[in-house]
Amino acid sequence: MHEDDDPPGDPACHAHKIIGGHLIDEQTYLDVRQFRKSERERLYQKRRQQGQSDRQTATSALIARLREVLTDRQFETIAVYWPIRGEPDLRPLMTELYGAGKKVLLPVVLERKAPLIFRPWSPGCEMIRGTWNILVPANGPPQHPQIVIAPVVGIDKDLYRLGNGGGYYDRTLASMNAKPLVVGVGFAFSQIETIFPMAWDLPMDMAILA
Ligand SMILES: Nc1nc2c(c(=O)[nH]1)N(C=O)[C@@H](CNc1ccc(C(=O)N[C@@H](CCC(=O)O)C(=O)O)cc1)CN2
Ligand SMILES: Nc1ncnc2c1ncn2[C@@H]1O[C@H](COP(=O)(O)OP(=O)(O)OP(=O)(O)O)[C@@H](O)[C@H]1O
Repeated sequence: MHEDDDPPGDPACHAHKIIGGHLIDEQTYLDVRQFRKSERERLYQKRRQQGQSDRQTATSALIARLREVLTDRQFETIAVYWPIRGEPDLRPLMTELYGAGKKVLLPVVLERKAPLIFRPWSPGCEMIRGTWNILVPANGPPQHPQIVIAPVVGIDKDLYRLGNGGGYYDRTLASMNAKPLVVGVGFAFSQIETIFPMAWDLPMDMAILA
């Protein structure tokens, strides 16, 4: 047999990656990554174009809808997020939930490319800057959220989430035995047709857009 019959660079010899235990075709991976990157840029731009008063109106509507969804649900722990990059600011709701006796948690990147941990937050608690300069509670024991409110950059018709590109929520949910209820929140323009879901992507349970 001639070595030239199947040169190592031949496109027919499919290269693969293992992501979260899934075998992924390398070219598909690269194509999807490129698509998501440009889609994120487009959606960040939409956020920047959104006026202050539109954002406030939409955020109030989001909070009202979230309040409805959370009312009557049995839960003690809920993960929210500290807003960055024009994400809906749910801090008033966090304060409200805390006042109602819920344990409000915030995500913390302890280690790159690892699952997030969730630390308890309370109004005025000590916060420090973590990965991406995001403020996180300075200390407190990691806790398991029963509900996760996840900010979306984009969300598709099957409730797959396009986030900031770190893969953190997917990694975190994949690592949990008891799956929380995951509620994606964002602005109406975040609705997209598809994120081209890959084997590692986990759909959310519910979306609230305004
Ligand atoms: N408010 C808020 N907090 C949050 C999140 C969020 O989306 N919103 N996260 C939701 O997950 C986690 C942080 N997410 C992060 C996502 C990406 C990178 C990051 O380093 N991105 C690379 C690009 C990644 C790539 O393309 O490979 C970079 O900017 O260089 C860091 C943190 C936890 N806290
Ligand atoms: N369960 C997982 N295990 C290992 N790596 C993962 C997992 N999920 C995602 N990744 C890695 O993270 C990268 C980014 O994933 P993806 O595009 O889904 O990010 P995202 O959901 O937008 O980000 P984030 O959740 O941080 O906002 C993927 O290309 C993949 O390499």
